[in-house]
Amino acid sequence: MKATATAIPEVLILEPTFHGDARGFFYESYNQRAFEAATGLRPTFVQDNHSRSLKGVLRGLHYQIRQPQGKLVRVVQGCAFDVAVDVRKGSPTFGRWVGVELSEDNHRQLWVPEGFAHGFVVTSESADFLYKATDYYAPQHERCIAWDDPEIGIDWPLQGPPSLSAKDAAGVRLADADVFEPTPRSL
Ligand SMILES: Cc1cn([C@H]2C[C@H](O)[C@@H](COP(=O)(O)OP(=O)(O)O[C@H]3O[C@@H](C)C(=O)[C@@H](O)[C@H]3O)O2)c(=O)[nH]c1=O
Repeated sequence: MKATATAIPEVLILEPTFHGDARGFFYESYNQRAFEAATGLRPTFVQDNHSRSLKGVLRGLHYQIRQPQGKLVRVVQGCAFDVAVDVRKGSPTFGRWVGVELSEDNHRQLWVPEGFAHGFVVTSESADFLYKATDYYAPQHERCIAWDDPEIGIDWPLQGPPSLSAKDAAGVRLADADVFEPTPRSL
């Protein structure tokens, strides 16, 4: 497994060792020891999620102000543009975003740490997302930032207006949002 830092150093791209042969392929989609060796991190994952979305569906930008979730995200069918936004109060990269293409072909995973808002848009006919999370879903603590907040300025690869849930259509600007307050030593 190879880890590569993005423009926000805590957000990492993970590339598992891929074994293709005449039968098809095999790879370890998660190996705690390899993840720790590549990243220096040892998250405890308590929830696995699977979502399917059609082309042009945009989900996000979501985070939990308490019970923050670190997420290890990948696409096993299709292709999507996956985004992490730093919403950690006091962070030197507060309000900045990174975006990475995740697809069934590149087998990339994105590590979205606690204190980051997460979202994606599907660029293929449909996409299946699988992701692991370090804490449980807690809707009372969930917040949603507008995908098109001009102060964040995410350059989404969209060909028209995205399909949004009612919750995501009502997302607020980061300037008006409750942000994540990290403990002093976690920044
Ligand atoms: C996120 C989540 C939703 N649900 C339920 C609530 C609701 O009835 C239904 C759909 O929920 P949502 O519309 O919030 O699903 P969705 O918009 O896919 O939410 C997800 O978006 C991406 C970007 C993330 O980063 C995830 O952590 C999560 O917030 O599933 C759970 O039971 N457990 C969960 O962990």
